[in-house]
Amino acid sequence: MSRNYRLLVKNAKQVVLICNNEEKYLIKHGMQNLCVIENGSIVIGSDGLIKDVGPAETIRAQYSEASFEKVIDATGMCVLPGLVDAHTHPVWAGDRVHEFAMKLAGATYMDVHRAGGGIHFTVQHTRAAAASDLLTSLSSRLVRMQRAGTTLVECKSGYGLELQTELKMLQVIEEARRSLPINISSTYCGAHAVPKGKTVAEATQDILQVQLPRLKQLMSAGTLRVDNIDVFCEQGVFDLSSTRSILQAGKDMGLNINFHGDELHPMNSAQLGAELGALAISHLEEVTDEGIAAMAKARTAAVLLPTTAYILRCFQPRARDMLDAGVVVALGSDFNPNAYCCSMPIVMHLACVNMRMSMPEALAAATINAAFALGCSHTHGSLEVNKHGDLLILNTTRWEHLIYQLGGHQEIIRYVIIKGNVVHDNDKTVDL
Ligand SMILES: N=CN[C@@H](CCC(=O)O)C(=O)O
Ligand SMILES: [Zn+2]
Repeated sequence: MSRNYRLLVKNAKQVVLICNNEEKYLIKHGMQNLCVIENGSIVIGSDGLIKDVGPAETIRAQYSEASFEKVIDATGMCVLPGLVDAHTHPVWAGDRVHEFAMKLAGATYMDVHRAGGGIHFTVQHTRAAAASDLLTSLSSRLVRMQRAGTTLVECKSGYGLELQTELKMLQVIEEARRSLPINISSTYCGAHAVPKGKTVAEATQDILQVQLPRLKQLMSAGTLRVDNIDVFCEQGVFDLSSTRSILQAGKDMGLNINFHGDELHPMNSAQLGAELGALAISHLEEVTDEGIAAMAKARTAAVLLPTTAYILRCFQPRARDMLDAGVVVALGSDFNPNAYCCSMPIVMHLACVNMRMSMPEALAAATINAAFALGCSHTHGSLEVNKHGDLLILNTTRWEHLIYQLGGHQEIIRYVIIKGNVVHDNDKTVDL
């Protein structure tokens, strides 16, 4: 072969494909038995897509005449797909370190929320912030996530709760999508809380009659891309019936349903999501057996967020019950001012220790299944031909070190690569 390619990563001790049969997601035993090539190489084309992956000897023979813009000798190293973070709130101003202190002293999430803190505190600061400042802080958070191995991330609005600020947040996300290499799935979350001074009914009407119609116009004009619709379905926030009408309206506009459900109280959110054809539901700490069965049947992904239960000291989601029932289990960092975590390797570690997932299950949940939860598993989440050349190269001979070494990802991740371009090289002090 005498063609030109962007990148060859050769002689890796392990290449973790995750799967190799165009699976859209993995469940049950599929999550336990990941596809791994010992002594492998991978070729990324000049379009940034994977052209070949296989045993190092085979690739060497087949590509002996080819030229590569860059060659990385990964002898003694591991190659994995880039991690996918299926749930974040990364656009905001004003941190909440003072609330962390309150929670450590015993206040619950809803105590803080009802006292006007929590989401309301962040809404006040985000409404007042300039878009340029929001973009600067978003960009540095995304670079931090990227250094920790995330190459596809879901980003929500939801700290505006009125048209102007929700649009400002979505436009900032759009700008980041255009200017940064990391892949972004954008979510409208105007129903993240009921704004002060409004009832649930009034807030729902504002979303249905003001916010969604404007969003639809901007999307049709091609000035804004939004992929998903989200609602915080919770006691004291949006009830089941308002959640239903907002999600259905979003679906009618072509958005994927991907919402917060059954987090602090059992709300039958899982059953609602399954009925509406939701792509994913997040949290699910309080999901019922019926909810789990409904999600398994509908193939609605469960996006589990181990940082929430950890920080709020509340119930862990029933990951084992969901895995045994055949639910598509995915993971997210839930990065937000309440849970300041940019690291999917830490999230996987917490999922293993606190939610009793195995390391292969956690990796499948943070790659192919998280991509499925975002409607992107045909292009992301595994190292298969024609998918994006998004990968990590680890300084270790076994991939499990990425999870095992709690907080060790900064030393372990040598390269982060997006579409065949090195976007982070740990040997250099700056990001490329
Ligand atoms: N539960 C609702 N939303 C976020 C928290 C957002 C916030 O506290 O600012 C979550 O997923 O944990
Ligand atoms: Zn959230």
